[in-house]
Amino acid sequence: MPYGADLDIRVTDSSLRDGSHAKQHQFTVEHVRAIVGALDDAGVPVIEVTHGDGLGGSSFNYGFSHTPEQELIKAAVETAKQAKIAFLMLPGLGVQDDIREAADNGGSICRIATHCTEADISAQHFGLARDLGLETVGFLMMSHTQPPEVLAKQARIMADAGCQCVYVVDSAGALIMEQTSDRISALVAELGNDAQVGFHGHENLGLGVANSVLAVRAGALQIDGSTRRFGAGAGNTPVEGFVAVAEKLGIRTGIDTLKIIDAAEDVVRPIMDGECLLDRLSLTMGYAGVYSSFLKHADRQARRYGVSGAEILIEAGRRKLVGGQEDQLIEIAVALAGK
Ligand SMILES: CC[C@H](O)CC(=O)C(=O)O
Ligand SMILES: [Mn+2]
Repeated sequence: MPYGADLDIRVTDSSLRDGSHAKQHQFTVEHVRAIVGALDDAGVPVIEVTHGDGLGGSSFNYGFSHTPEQELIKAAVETAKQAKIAFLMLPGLGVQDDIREAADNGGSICRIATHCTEADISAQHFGLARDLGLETVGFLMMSHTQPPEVLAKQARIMADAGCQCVYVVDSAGALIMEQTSDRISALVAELGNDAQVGFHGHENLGLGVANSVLAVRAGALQIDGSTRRFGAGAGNTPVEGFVAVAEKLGIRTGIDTLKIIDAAEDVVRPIMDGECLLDRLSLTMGYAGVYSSFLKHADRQARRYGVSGAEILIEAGRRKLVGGQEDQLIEIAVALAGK
C-alpha cells in the first residue's frame, strides 16, 4: 500500500542527528539553517535534529554539544517551509520534560529508541508523545543481533504503546540483504494495519541503499538516510543515492533527485569535518557488528593508548556492547596496551 496520494514511501533525513556523531556534536544554528533550508527545498519530508545520542545526550560519556539541541530544533522548525522536524530520544538518557520542550519548540515527530530487546522501556514515552499530539516512531536498535520473530514481538510492544511506525535499525551496518527484508517482513506481518514499518541503515558494509530497496520491497513505508552519508560509522544510507535509485525503480519519494544531489555537494559536504568513509574502522564495525556511534570513541582510545582501533572494535563486537557502554572501549584499549 503506498504511503499517501503522492508518495510510495517517506524518507527521513538524519544528517542533523546521526551526523552529529560524525561532527562530534558540534552543530551550530547556522549549520542547521543551511542544511534544513537545502533539504526542505529538495522536498525531503522529514528532517531529524538532535544530539547524536538523542535528547539529553550531551554529556561526558557521549560528548558535549556545541549548541543546546533545543535551540537547534527551534532553528530547524523556523527554517523548514514544508518538512516536519523529528527528534530522537533514548528513555533514561532523555527525560519526559525533554519531549515536552522539543514539542514546544515545534518538533512534531517523536522517535523513541531502545535496544532491540528492550521495547518495554518505551511505553510511557510513547504514551506521553501521543498525549502531546506528536507523531511517533520507534527504533529497535542493533536489529542484526536478533532474529525476525524476536524483533516482531518487540515491535508489537511498541505499537501497543502508541508507536505509529517501528523501525528495524541496523545500528552496526551489519545486516546483509535478505537479513534486512526478512526482518521487515516479520514486522509487517506482525503489525498489519496497526503501525507502519521503517528501516534505518548504515553503510559499514556498503549496503545502505541495497538494504533500503529490499526493505521497501518487503513493505517498509519509511526509510532513513543522511545526505552525503553524514552519519555514524561509514555513515547512513545516502539520501541522494537512495532517491536516485528509487526514482529509477519507480518508487516515489517526493524528493527532487537533482536538487538533493546538489544539496549533498554544495551544502552538506562543506559542513562535514570529512567524508564518512568506508575505511578500515567502519568496515570492521559492519563486520564485527559494532554500534556505529562507537567509531570516534574507539579511534580516540586507540590513539590515546597506542593500540589498534580495529582490535578494539573486534573485542567490542565480541562483548556485544550496546550504546551507553562507551566506557568499556577505554577498558579494552588499556587491556590491549598492557599485552
Ligand atoms: C541514539 C543512538 C544511535 O545513534 C541511534 C541510531 O541511529 C542507530 O542505532 O543507528
Ligand atoms: Mn544510526
